[in-house]
Amino acid sequence: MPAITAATSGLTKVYGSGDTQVVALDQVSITFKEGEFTAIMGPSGCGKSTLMHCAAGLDSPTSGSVRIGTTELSTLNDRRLTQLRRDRIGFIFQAFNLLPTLTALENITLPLTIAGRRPDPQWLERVVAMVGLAGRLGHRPAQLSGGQQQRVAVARALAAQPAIIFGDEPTGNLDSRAGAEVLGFLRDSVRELGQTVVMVTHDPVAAGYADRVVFLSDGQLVDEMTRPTPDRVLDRMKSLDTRSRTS
Ligand SMILES: Nc1ncnc2c1ncn2[C@@H]1O[C@H](COP(=O)(O)OP(=O)(O)OP(=O)(O)O)[C@@H](O)[C@H]1O
Repeated sequence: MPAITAATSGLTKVYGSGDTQVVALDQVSITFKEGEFTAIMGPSGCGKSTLMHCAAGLDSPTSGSVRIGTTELSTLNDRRLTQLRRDRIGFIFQAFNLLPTLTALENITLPLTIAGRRPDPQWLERVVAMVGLAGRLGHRPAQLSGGQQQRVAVARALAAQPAIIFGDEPTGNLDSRAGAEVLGFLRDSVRELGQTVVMVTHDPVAAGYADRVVFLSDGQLVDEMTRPTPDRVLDRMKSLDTRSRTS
């Protein structure tokens, strides 16, 4: 049985109060297993980003629990939480978030540099080769295409050998070819490196790269699909859209 890399239990997030109160997540319990690629999908506003942010320790739940490995996040003070995010979690966002003055290689190793850690040269070489950046490590972000910049962000997320990588619409700013490449690299990182990946996406094609898709609707986990195909994901999304419009 693969180990559980991250899990939420009864995770609830309420924004605001009184008339403006929004229940963004309502008792969400989910596990992410080691070496598994999960896509989170659901209609706009259903709570996907909130789930990712709470699971990754970027936002705190109103109630319920989140753990990464065996660490319960609510037991950590801010400093330890920052440390845990830095050491155990990789992030990939829709905006590439690279530092313009640094080269590709410096961007990739920046989180390690900040943590005062030396990159493992063999691992770094493997990651750089996997995302096909070996010839471009000296380039600055402005000299790279959007797809190449996102590959730098993928390599940066992988560089510290994190327990888990969270992606929030990682292909949202890319054309379909560059998006397919980045998704292929995420897939490879799961298959070849045993990485655990969780990705929020709107795109059934992107979700088709995952091992499983979990569906949220109105802040609740409503369905799950293993070995997804874009067609099956699209069908399920259509029924969720109808459901949320008629509820
Ligand atoms: N900081 C906030 N303050 C108040 N409400 C918020 C806040 N962040 C999110 N919400 C609300 O919580 C709900 C869930 O938002 P969330 O961004 O998680 O949804 P999503 O599924 O990621 O949406 P999308 O697909 O449109 O990006 C929405 O109703 C949103 O308006």
